[in-house]
Formats: sequence, C-alpha cells, structure tokens
Amino acid sequence: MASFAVILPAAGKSSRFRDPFFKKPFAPLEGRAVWVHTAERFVHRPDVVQTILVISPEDREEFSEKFGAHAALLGVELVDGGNERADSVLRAIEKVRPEADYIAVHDAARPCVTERAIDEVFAAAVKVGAAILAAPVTATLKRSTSDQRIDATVSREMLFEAQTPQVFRRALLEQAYARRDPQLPSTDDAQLVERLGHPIKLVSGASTNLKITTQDDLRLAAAILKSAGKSPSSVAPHPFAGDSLWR
Ligand SMILES: Nc1ccn([C@@H]2O[C@H](COP(=O)(O)OP(=O)(O)OP(=O)(O)O)[C@@H](O)[C@H]2O)c(=O)n1
Ligand SMILES: C[C@](O)(CO)[C@H](O)COP(=O)(O)O
Repeated sequence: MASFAVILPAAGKSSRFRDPFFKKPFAPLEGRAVWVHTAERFVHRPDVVQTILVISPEDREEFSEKFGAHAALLGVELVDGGNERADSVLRAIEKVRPEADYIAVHDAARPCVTERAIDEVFAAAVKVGAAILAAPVTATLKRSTSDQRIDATVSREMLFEAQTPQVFRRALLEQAYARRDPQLPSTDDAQLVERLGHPIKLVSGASTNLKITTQDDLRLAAAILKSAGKSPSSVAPHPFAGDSLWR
C-alpha cells in the first residue's frame, strides 16, 4: 500500500476572517475546532503514516494549552510555520518521515473534504505522480477595470478552481521546493510542480470542499457538516466526481 504523509498548513494570519478571538483553523465549528475536523479526515486512514499541523510560532503556547492533548490523541505532530504558505509547507516537508512515499498538502481551513474525494486524489497521485482536487468553474467570469467596471468576459472553458488535497510523489515535491524561486510567488504547491513540467492530474472536487476564509464560509461549513451528520463522507459527491483531466 502506498503511504502518505499529510501536511495541514494552519499558520496563516486569518486576516480576511476578521474574528476578534480566533484564527480560522482554531475557530469552533460544530463542537470542535476547524483543524480537528480537518485532521480527523486523515489520521484514521490506514494509508496515512504521518499528519503534520503547521502553526504559527506565535500560536504555539496557546495551541498547546487548548489543543495539545487533542493533537497528541490524534497523533498530530506540530511544526512552526513561516511567513508565506510555501514557507510553512517547506518546514513540514523537512519533517516528513522516511516511510512516506507521497506527500499530501491540505489546507487546515478546508474541514469539509470527503473521504471519497481523498481516496480519488490519493489514487490519482499514485497513478500519475501528482494530482490535485479542483472544482470546474461554473460561474460566468468577468475581468475588471481598475475602477471596478467590466473589462471583458473570460471564457470558463477548461478552467478549474484549485482545491486541496494536493498530492505528490515525495521526491517530486521535494525537488519542486528545492528549485522554488522565492521571487516567484506561489499560492499553491501545484504551481511549483508545474514549473518542473511534470503532469498534474485534475480530480474533480465538490463545491462543498470550501476553504474557510471569511465568517460566512464558517457558517457555510457548519451547514455542510450538519447536513452530513457532521461526517462529510456522506455528503453527496460532486456529480462529476471521479472524472479527471490530464494537465
Ligand atoms: N504563512 C502561511 C499562510 C497560510 N497558511 C495556511 O494555508 C491555508 C490557506 O491559506 P489562507 O486561506 O490564505 O489563510 P490565511 O493566510 O490565514 O488567510 P488570510 O489571507 O485571510 O490572512 C490556511 O489554512 C492557512 O492557515 C500557512 O500555513 N502559512
Ligand atoms: C491552496 C489553495 O487552497 C488552492 O486554492 C489556495 O491557493 C490557498 O490560497 P490562500 O491565499 O493561501 O488561501
């Protein structure tokens, strides 16, 4: 069986979350913190050999007080994050155990991912070496002028919104990070692997696999978890789930 190390980046500033008390990974959601819901999607899987939660050094003390026992119970290891998301992921990559064949990076702020979607993107990564969940763009896309007027309508043909997990053969992701040019920004890990020219499979992800960014997203995530009896694995998968496109 292929073995996976899972990296859960949770070291961001949550600036768009605008909550006076919580950064989004630590916000309460249906009785548990967001990060706990996310971690629980992975820690019990027989193919996951390690789960690493990346938190900001400034959060370490409070996290240990509030969640230290729960993290230990789940077998979740902690790593200090960095200024950029890529810095956080790299620090976790450096702690991945030798027995992991693949590395899956999944935003701690995406607690509604389903077991089926994880199965599919993991399987695709084993097949191709790299795969990400991505939702087909369904809205009409407009490009704006600097003063917020419509400049043009952009074709949504073959456009996908990248999600996570983003899953890679370990050596491939390590090579992509070794060649990372800090001058070239990257908002996801796939971008770094794309620059190597390696194919990355797009596995259709559900719109319910949302990234909590704002307070509205938290409310939406609560509704999704409630409708799934708090276990999103029973959420109806995206109608095209399982389809995938080479890239
Ligand atoms: N330096 C960073 C930046 C982001 N993240 C994590 O990457 C995921 C996706 O990032 P995003 O949604 O942008 O989180 P924030 O950067 O916290 O959001 P904001 O831009 O609103 O501050 C989040 O789980 C976030 O905690 C991280 O681990 N380290
Ligand atoms: C990784 C990601 O969730 C894919 O859509 C997204 O790029 C994270 O971006 P953020 O600005 O760090 O939220």
